[in-house]
Amino acid sequence: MCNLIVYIDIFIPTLADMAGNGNTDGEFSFSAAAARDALPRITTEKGAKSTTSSDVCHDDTASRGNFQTIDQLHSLQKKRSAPTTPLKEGGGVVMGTSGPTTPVSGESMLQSVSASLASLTRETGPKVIRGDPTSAAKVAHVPQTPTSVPAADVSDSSLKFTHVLHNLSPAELYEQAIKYEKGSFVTSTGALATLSGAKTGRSPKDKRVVKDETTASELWWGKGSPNIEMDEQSFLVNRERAVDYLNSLDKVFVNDQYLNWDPENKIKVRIVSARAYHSLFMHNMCIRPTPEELENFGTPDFTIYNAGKFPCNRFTHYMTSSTSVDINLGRREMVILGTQYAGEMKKGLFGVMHYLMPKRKILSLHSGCNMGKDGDVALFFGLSGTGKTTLSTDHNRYLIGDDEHCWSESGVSNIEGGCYAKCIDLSREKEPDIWNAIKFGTVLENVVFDEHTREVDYTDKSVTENTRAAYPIEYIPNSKIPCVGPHPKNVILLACDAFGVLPPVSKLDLAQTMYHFISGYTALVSLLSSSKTQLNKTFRLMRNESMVAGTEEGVKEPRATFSACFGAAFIMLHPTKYAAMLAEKMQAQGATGWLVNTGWSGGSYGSGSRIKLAYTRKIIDAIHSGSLLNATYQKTEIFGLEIPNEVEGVPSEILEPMNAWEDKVAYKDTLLKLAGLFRNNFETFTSHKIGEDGKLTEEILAAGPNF
Ligand SMILES: Nc1ncnc2c1ncn2[C@@H]1O[C@H](COP(=O)(O)OP(=O)(O)OP(=O)(O)O)[C@@H](O)[C@H]1O
Ligand SMILES: O=C([O-])CC(=O)C(=O)O
Ligand SMILES: [Ca+2]
Ligand SMILES: [Mn+2]
Repeated sequence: MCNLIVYIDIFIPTLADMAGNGNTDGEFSFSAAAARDALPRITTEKGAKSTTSSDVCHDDTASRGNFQTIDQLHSLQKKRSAPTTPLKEGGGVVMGTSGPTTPVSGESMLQSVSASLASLTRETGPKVIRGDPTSAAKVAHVPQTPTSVPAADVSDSSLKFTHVLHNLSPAELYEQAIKYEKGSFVTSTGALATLSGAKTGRSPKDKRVVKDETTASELWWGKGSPNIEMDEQSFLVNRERAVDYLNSLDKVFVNDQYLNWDPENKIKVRIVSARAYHSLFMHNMCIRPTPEELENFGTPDFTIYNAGKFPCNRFTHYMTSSTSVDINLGRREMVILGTQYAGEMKKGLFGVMHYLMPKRKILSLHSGCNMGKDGDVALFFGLSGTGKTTLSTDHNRYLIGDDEHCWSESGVSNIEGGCYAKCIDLSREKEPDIWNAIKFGTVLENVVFDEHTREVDYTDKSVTENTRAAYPIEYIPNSKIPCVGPHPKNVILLACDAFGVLPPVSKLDLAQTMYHFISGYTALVSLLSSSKTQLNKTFRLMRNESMVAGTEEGVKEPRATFSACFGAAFIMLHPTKYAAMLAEKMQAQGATGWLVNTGWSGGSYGSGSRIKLAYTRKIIDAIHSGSLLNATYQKTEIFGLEIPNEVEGVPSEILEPMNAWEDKVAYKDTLLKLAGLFRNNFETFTSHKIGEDGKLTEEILAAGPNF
């Protein structure tokens, strides 16, 4: 065990230095990353075709279980065991005596971390030291060097040590979590169950982006934009709050990792956080460097300060709650206050990629991606819960990634090194690969398990409906490492249409693909009524004064969501910029667009039923194999969608939605209602030109519903 102490002279940037940080000439660029020798170059398949898919994301924060206090939240997590459970209190886990080690990166890493944590307002930052504070007893014996002599106006914080737990292994992070973070448990399959706290989904209303001279003109601001402005000064206030909080702790976790498997466009990220849960989550979700890469990591391109356990100050300008997720592109930094939901880090970095990649003529996509044995690549776009992860994880195909990709001149690359699967109602039969990925190393968020056997009940939404599993991509047996592939042949737009009027599958022309990509439609409903037993169980748990009789069953209406580019929450530029790039790439590669409804059939939510996953998989198979391209088609009224007369393994009655509805009048009314919602939503885009000549704009407008 090494008890090295390093005293570091910390460079304190002045405001003048800061002004010059990355933003002087109005150009934002990250240093060119060194190529990863180990990675083969992306090969381009000439003349390959691709289709568009869509992915819809939405805010999960509303779907919160019934808890008012931390203790209530904790009591939800562990279910009472079956009566055979031994009644043993406090039979906790015995911790190993040795603290975590830091295998690589010595003094230069510590210097770099110290610089990251340096205070911007005081004379100095913390002294950093590697390893767990439990080994600090020995540290105290190390003689002080002259550099540690306090200056006259030194503050207490500059006298203390902050222990740095740098790139710990999953096993070490498990131990840290179980020992110090309430609500951390090992499940029966070896996953780490954690609680994300009061927030169980992202908080898009609390997202802020620094508006400076550069970003004012470059980014999309105003109505419909996810970028809510803040000024540099308020960012610095929040940054200092986060850094001071982190420095006040005995220890911080630091992850140094990569984004983007394309060796020419990879980004180095550093995540400083207070929780082992956050460190393990990012270990799984970002690309993990090899020990050699870590040794030569150098200065990160982007840094996250996750002080989510600590709130922001509402007296700070631009703050409207105690939660704030702040992105400063000029400083290449992100600050998180007041939410511990780990998805903020994942999706915050995705936003940064949506800014950086288009500058390099690379399209960033909220999509899943997989590849067949013959090298045919498919993209799956869609908002949250529409099936990106479920359908890109396919036993017969190579998984390139489940959520975030780049499409460059050379092909596609995954931005991440892991997957983030929804696990509500997860079943071994329907989603075997995801089921099997929930093992040692996987972070399981907000699930409920048996207090004795530690078996997870995936149907239980007592904490939240947004239960999640975060695992390294190699936990999926047929993942493609490195996660890159040739140009897409099929672009599949997924919509979970709870109105039940969109066909299970339709073939799109380029203008229609663009229309639906820009619209980014889905309609979800609460999964509450998916099973009657579950409903009763949940309501028993939720029964309190706010529970009104009659709200219990079937009254939930489907709600349409339109999210431009199937990811409006993450885009930085105007949606038409991404759409133009997609159109150009699809055209150049001859990719085919498809619209797949993974939602309701035979009626809206309440009367119809969700299309069986097995049928959707057959549809997707037929797209991949090319057989669907050769089917015979007919055009639907209003939306003008080309629907096939036959798909192998799918009952033909459901292919034309009207046939599946008993009440044809209700069908027509619902169809018109949805068409109206599409039209209203698209109005904001009618004044925007797409592409050079704007000719495509006319075609795209004409590709919407006609009534
Ligand atoms: N016909 C169907 N097609 C796809 N998914 C279905 C279908 N029927 C039910 N499901 C369920 O819908 C959910 C789809 O969620 P999934 O995790 O794939 O969403 P996602 O698009 O990856 O969202 P996010 O961006 O939030 O990660 C899964 O729980 C899946 O089991
Ligand atoms: O970010 C999240 O919490 C979940 C997600 O993948 C999405 O919403 O697209
Ligand atoms: Ca997903
Ligand atoms: Mn997503």
